[in-house]
Amino acid sequence: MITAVLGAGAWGTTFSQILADSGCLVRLWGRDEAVAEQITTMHRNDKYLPGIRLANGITGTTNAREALAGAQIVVVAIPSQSARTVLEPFAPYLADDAVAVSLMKGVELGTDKRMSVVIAEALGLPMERIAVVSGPNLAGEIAAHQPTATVVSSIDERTASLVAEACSCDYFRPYTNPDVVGVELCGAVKNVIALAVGIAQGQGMGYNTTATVITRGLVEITRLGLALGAHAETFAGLAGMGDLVATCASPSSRNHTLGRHIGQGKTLDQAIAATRGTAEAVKSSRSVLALAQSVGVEMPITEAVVSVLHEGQPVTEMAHRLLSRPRKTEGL
Ligand SMILES: NC(=O)c1ccc[n+]([C@@H]2O[C@H](COP(=O)([O-])OP(=O)(O)OC[C@H]3O[C@@H](n4cnc5c(N)ncnc54)[C@H](O)[C@@H]3O)[C@@H](O)[C@H]2O)c1
Ligand SMILES: O=P(O)(O)OC[C@H](O)CO
Repeated sequence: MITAVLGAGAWGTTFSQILADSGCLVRLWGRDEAVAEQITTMHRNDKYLPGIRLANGITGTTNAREALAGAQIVVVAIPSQSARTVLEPFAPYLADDAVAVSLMKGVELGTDKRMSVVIAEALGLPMERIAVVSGPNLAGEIAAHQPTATVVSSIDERTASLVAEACSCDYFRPYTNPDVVGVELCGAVKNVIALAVGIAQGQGMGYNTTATVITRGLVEITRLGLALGAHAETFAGLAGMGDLVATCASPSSRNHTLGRHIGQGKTLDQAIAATRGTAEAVKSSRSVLALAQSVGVEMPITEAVVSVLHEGQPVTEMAHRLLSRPRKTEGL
């Protein structure tokens, strides 16, 4: 099967490797000519995936028409806030039967829309031809062929099955799930929670604090998801608890890393500069909070992250802010 991956960063390149190892031909589109040429001629992407030899079935390109020609699956791995602008010019080149797949874990600022909705609008596709892939999927570990599972979600079972078959190999196991809203929200909000865990750890706090933030973070994700129509079971699954644990535990998570820098006293600009790659929660924390407020859902950890990153609240006040709230019963 011919596939296209848009975005030649860490995850786009790693997912291309998964597709190639699952038997697909892959055209990997990026905006950087040198990266595309290195992918095609040397089978490497030193900028985003140093030390990894890429499969011969992956070709790099900077040409949109060339990337999409005959591609039955078009995968999008661009930072969420750029997705709409980057994707719109691709629409005329999409094959008639193509399906699009979001690998992105964010919520669009300004519209508060999930990435599957942004893709549908930008490419002019019905939701039946959109899937989302999300789970405990740190690119570096998968590029090293460490086994992991994921969730492929679409409202159309045929789309989910097509995508799951295309990305199924001996180190990557996809499960399908029709709950697109839940799967996508889990991916976007866990980044905010991982950033909060990073802040706590950067301040020298230990496992009790980490476990508290993860557990109450899962409550926030679940509360928002249920208010927006997600299924309760999704939150205990790979896209929910699975990805939350991976991202909060791993020092290689960019969201976690950025939070640690903030906890250690860096400014936001210094923390962004010290973190390699895209930390989606920097911007999505604000859109997630706006989305929660639009449906009347309380998200105190997310609120505290927004307040520290974007409203000038000293990071040293974060714990007091969260613990001084009125006591309540534990449930949702
Ligand atoms: N890295 C991971 O482990 C991982 C895993 C799962 C999901 N994701 C998600 O995948 C998405 C992409 O993450 P990543 O890790 O590949 O990011 P990255 O920072 O490694 O790479 C981003 C890529 O997008 C490109 N890009 C940025 N702005 C662009 C623009 N305006 N036009 C064209 N290209 C642009 C960059 O050049 C780069 O190639 C994010 O939403 C992230 O949350 C990442
Ligand atoms: O590096 P992060 O923080 O973007 O996390 C990567 C993946 O989303 C983990 O599943």
